[in-house]
Amino acid sequence: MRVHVADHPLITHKLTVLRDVDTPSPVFRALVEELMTLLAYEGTRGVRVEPVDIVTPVSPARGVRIADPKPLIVPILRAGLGMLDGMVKLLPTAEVGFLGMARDEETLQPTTYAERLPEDLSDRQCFVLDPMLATGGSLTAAIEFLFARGAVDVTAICILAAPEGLRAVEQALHGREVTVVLGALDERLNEHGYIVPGLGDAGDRLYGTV
Ligand SMILES: O=P(O)(O)OC[C@H]1O[C@H](OP(=O)(O)OP(=O)(O)O)[C@H](O)[C@@H]1O
Ligand SMILES: O=c1cc[nH]c(=O)[nH]1
Ligand SMILES: [Mg+2]
Repeated sequence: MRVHVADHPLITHKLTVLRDVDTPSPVFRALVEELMTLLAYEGTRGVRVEPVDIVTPVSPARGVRIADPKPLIVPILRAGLGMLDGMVKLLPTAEVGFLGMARDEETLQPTTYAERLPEDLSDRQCFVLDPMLATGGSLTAAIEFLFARGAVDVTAICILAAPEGLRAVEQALHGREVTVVLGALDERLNEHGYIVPGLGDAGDRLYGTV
């Protein structure tokens, strides 16, 4: 598993406001989208491109364009939905699939309650979006879902992760290659499975408690 922690003062600045308990929901949403554009830049370093010939006003030139089949972006509902617009801004031709997952707050086990993904992912570059990688259960389940559909090229983009969760995802992968891009790697999990210092419940802060 390749792990890349984005190291940029703008990301750290925006993360600091995001973490603040006094940051209201509208500001929180806007910050998640802004952070996502910065993390998408890091996360798409390996995006597949193909050569293309164009003509500038001065001369012919060779460039690149995003290769077919287009990348697939997979936000994990709910909280991952807050990251989608920021990602689509950088990859406007990408397709979007959805995975709905909820973690039981007692057992910390995830259940999948919704899925809308292509049947065959064997030739698709997949970008999974979830702001929080806590115990790693949800991300592991999401990656397993994509692997079961044939995916071999998976990048996960998370705003925060706990070291315990990263280790758990890596163990569950059994050597299969996945890239994880993070805004920050936090200290630990607390006894309730929350990331410390973290930012609280990302879904609730984005959309309110349901
Ligand atoms: O690493 P884990 O221990 O599995 O925890 C992380 C998961 O918890 C949160 O979702 P939640 O289940 O709260 O759903 P929500 O997005 O609807 O709030 C978060 O968005 C991740 O999906
Ligand atoms: O800290 C955490 C852990 C899981 N889910 C969240 O939204 N926050
Ligand atoms: Mg939640």
